Amino acid sequence: MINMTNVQKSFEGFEAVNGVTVHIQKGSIYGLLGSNGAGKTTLLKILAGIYKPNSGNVLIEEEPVFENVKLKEKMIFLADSLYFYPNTTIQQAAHFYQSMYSSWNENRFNMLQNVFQIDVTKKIHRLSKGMQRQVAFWLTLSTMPDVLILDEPLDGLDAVMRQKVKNLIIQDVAEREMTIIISSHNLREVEDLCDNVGIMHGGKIIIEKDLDDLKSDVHKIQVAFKQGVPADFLNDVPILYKEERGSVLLYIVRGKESTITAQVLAHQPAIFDLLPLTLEEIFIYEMRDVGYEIENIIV
Ligand SMILES: Nc1ncnc2c1ncn2[C@@H]1O[C@H](COP(=O)(O)OP(=O)(O)OP(=O)(O)O)[C@@H](O)[C@H]1O
Repeated sequence: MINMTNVQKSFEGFEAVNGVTVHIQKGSIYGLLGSNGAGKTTLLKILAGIYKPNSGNVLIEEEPVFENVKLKEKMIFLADSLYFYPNTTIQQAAHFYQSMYSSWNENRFNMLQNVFQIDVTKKIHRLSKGMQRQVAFWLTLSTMPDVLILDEPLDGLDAVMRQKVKNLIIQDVAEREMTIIISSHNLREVEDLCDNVGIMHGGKIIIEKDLDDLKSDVHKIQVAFKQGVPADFLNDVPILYKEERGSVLLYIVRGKESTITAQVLAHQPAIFDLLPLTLEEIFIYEMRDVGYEIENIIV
């Protein structure tokens, strides 16, 4: 559904996005992760048709995005910092959205008032930061978008409201195959929501995978031997991290659980544990692999 091929974008000679290729299926939730300054917002703005890439193709349903008014009616980009016209009430903003988006659904707007429970005659810029974000989701979800692009979307929402908004967007994905691209530093949230993730660093996608595959591809092992570590131990397994804690060795390794287990057991260890990693741990080790690291991160 969404095909970005070899996309490149420079600002005054600086390559913010450097040859990115991403394919996203209709009805999926794609998590865009990455270090600060990796190029995530720039990539999302290119996808939303706000920035024109210097080179590469950005297609949604086979159509180019940039300056495509028809396509833009079906997608919404919710930026990390919101802007509303001063003195505009929720009701006035709703009328504005209604005039902009032919798919505006008034019934849904009225129904969502039960969720957000904010008086529609209130001026948006006088509301709290979190309430403004609620209004942004309220208006966005009432336009019934096919593609929802979210940049740090849940920041500022309280825990109950976060869950309500997550439920609403998951419902739209399940019921009408809305496609979501979400950039967030909250990896716990991404882990809950997304089915695919891409990790960006230095303007490039360094890893892109189905989340379940990614999680089943990286493991933490703890192992100890009675008579020292065998010379050829884990020679054939990509090691992302290694640390010695007394006689116990801790490894973060890439590969299938069955392959790793077989390799370790072949050396008859005295202690052996294989544990799954959280997305946050995977992120840290993958970033370390590309030279972006913190010390003593093993837990
Ligand atoms: N309009 C702009 N003009 C010049 N440089 C820019 C512009 N927008 C982004 N950049 C630069 O491009 C790089 C990528 O920025 P971007 O905002 O896309 O990163 P990000 O991955 O969203 O970062 P963060 O997680 O910190 O929000 C940064 O070095 C930034 O300074």
